[in-house]
Amino acid sequence: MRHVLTAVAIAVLAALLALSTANDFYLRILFSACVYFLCATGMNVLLGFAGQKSLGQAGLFAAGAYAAALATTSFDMNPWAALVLATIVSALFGVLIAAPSLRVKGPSLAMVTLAFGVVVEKLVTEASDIFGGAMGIYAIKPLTFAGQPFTMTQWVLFAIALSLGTHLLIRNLLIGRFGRALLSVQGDEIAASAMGVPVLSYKVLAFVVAAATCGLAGALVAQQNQYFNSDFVNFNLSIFILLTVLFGGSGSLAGPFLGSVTLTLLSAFLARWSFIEHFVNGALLLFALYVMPQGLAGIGAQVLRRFRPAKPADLPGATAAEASLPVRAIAAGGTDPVLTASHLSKAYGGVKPARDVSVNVTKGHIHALIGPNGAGKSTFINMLTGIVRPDAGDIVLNGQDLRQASVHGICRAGLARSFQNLRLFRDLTVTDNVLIGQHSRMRNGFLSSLLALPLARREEAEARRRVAGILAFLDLTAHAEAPAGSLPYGLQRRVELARALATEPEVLLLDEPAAGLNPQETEELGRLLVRIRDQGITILLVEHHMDLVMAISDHVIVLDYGEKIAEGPPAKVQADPRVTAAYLGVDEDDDEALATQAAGV
Ligand SMILES: Nc1ncnc2c1ncn2[C@@H]1O[C@H](COP(=O)(O)OP(=O)(O)OP(=O)(O)O)[C@@H](O)[C@H]1O
Repeated sequence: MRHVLTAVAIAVLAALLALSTANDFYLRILFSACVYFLCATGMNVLLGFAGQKSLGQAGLFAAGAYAAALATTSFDMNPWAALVLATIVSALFGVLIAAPSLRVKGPSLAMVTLAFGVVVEKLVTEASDIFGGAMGIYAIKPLTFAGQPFTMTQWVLFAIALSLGTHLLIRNLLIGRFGRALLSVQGDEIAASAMGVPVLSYKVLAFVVAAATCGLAGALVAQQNQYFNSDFVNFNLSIFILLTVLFGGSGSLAGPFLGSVTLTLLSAFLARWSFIEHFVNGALLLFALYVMPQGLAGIGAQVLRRFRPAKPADLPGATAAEASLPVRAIAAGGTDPVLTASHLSKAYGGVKPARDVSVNVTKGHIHALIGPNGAGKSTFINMLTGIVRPDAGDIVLNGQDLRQASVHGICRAGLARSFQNLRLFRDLTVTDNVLIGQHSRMRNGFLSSLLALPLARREEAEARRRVAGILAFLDLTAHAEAPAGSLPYGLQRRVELARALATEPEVLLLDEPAAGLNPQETEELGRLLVRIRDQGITILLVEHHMDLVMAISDHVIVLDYGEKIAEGPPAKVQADPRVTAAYLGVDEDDDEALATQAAGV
């Protein structure tokens, strides 16, 4: 609430400022700050939250501006309708520019978006029949109030209201399920999708939001100027928008405001020495990247922390939360075996980590998948969770065929996992990591989140309550607000377990959960896994710690060179000569050797 009040107070102050002056220069500065703020707000969603770099925002700005220009001049459209249309058109361009992001990342993506900007720039310059080229389009209809075109003061007031509205809507989106999902995409795409986040859709969404706000800003400029030409559309604009976000503080809700106000004022100040403006912007970009990667907002947060030390765990009800695991309704019914993998095969050239492997996972049991290094255990888990596609075979969970399902779809269906090498969202708090696990269990969609409807607020509160219960169950409450990456290794493993449990899995797949743990931590893990099993969650774990495997498993499956060589109760498997042979590399026929080694598996 404090954030909303602050935002409203700033907007009111800006409005009073606009009302108190008739000076066109000052009014234009205020208007420009709002225009850049709109661009930066969307760009912050894309860059700061989804982690996608775009150097083509000028193209989207142009899409909005030309859409409004052409709609009102060539098609005589109502200027208000044209503003809405321009936003929609640029959002559609956002889908277009998002397409490459589904295939390329990082610098390659930046290059592709840069190319988009260049293509638009060339198009509007060369196709002068449509876009007017350097001559531009005149007589664009401005917005009107009571039948009269906006005065400059009205333009500023409208831009302030639009900025405030956009900020509050996007904030609604970012502080909940959608914001966390976008951050998870930035953190680790594989982990995000394994936790039920549809990564590609979220990337497209981020591009669309950034494109819509940029196009809206472009349309505002075109309609306010009543003129727009190709000179507006250049690489410097794309860089300026990027700089606004980075300088203000990428990933911070206050960043776009701080960046747009500072840089608009600076650019107004430098206007009389226009030859150094680009040089200063370039220098600021380098400065922002190297010296203050968190931008002005980061510096502000540091200062605030100094005066107002962070409270310990301020998770709602964290201290009082009752230890509990959310278990999905289906767990009460369902089939037995709950998970069936039939005849799974996978080959990488000559290496065959899975050869016709079939496994039945019995409901409510702990299963261990063991085998020497390189036996194909991780590949098996990766095939079950859709990260690796099997060449042949079927995977069925509770009667549902998962072979063609997406990674996030498999998580939604009830298979959750941890990773052999930790894949936490290291910069996010423990609570946020675990809340991302709840993503696929929450029912609030885009609109209810954007508008902060009661459903979205209820779902958020419910998810937080569940997460508090999970953290208490795993004895993590004291670390709820710590960044996950700052915790000791053993605790990080437990956070990954908590995150997987938050997806409310039918079957929990754990890839070497005891790796890197000391003997005491391994023992604690064993007890914890039994408690989880006792809550009705089926477990399949890949493990090398034989003491742990033998102590807690109901059923052990042994792989060697991609083949299942044995399975059964732990004692039976332990005594199986083929297992000993696989582990010790001794000749299967050497009975004497096998007999002496069997007990030590
Ligand atoms: N993407 C890949 N491309 C080529 N070979 C692969 C790939 N993934 C796995 N392999 C090979 O498949 C075999 C099985 O690997 P996998 O990681 O599944 O074994 P593992 O039983 O989990 O081993 P460890 O216990 O050491 O983790 C190994 O020989 C590995 O090199």
